[in-house]
Amino acid sequence: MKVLANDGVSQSGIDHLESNGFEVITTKVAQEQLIDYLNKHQIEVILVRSATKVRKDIIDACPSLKIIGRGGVGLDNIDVEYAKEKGVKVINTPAASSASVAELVFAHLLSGVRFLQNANRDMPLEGESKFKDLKKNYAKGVELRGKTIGIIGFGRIGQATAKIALGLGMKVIASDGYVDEATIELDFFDGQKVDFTIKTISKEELLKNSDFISLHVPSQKEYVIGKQEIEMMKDGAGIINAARGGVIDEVALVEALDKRKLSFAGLDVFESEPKPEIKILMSPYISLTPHIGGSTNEAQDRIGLELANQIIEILN
Ligand SMILES: O=C(O)[C@H](O)COP(=O)(O)O
Repeated sequence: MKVLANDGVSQSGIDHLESNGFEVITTKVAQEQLIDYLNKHQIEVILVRSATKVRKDIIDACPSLKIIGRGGVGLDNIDVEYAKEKGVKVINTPAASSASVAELVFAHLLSGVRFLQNANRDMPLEGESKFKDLKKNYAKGVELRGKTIGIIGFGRIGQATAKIALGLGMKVIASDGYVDEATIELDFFDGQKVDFTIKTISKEELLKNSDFISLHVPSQKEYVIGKQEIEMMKDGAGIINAARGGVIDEVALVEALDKRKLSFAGLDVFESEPKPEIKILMSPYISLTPHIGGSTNEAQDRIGLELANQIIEILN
């Protein structure tokens, strides 16, 4: 059986599939050539991340396709319902990358409160006075400890974010249309465990009371954070989006940053992905990464193995 991993897959996943008799092809096929390639090579399983789109046209035109595997969480690049109607199984790995995404949230958060995104770039080669100026420019950092983080979307990644926040001594509040409460288990190096139960509150209450906000919601039609929501936020708050581009209104965000209503933003995803708008790229108040929340060796290893296990189970 042939598997095309069009956006790549970990070696652990390849090894597991191959040792179970699958042929794994890791050639990157351009979107517009996919139908021809899948048919020519009689591919039964296509594995993708967020780059390759598997829409109706591919599902209709490729009768050999039995499984569409998404290495990661978001299924917005796949016509899931249509695939199901046509008897094509869609699988993903909803838990494998939670810790990695949550850690990236804190990379952005720490960058925001200590100005790393600019300080790195501004470090002078020499000149004592330039160092002094820089020290002054970046002198007003703030600690995360004791501050309140508001987590919008309290599923797996939101809860993984809460876990790190609690470890740092932050207060955690959360809102979610579907989750009433969640128990976060903190495990310590000596085997001790402490449970924290967090009850969700309304989005409005969260917006008003958070020093920092982190978004963990799927892609949706309306902005989760628009002009109105930004108005409700505390003056000087920071915001992180490692969820999906389009959940924050970027025009309203840049305006709020320029007016210093908000102090910083950390964005791993953009409305105009893969390329952020120029106003986002140029803002000194935004820390940027190119959609790499799930891109750690550990997460990708787990993803590859989990996909391989699911494929083997379904097709055997
Ligand atoms: O939905 C996801 O899992 C993340 O957005 C990761 O996307 P990626 O696999 O393209 O990095």
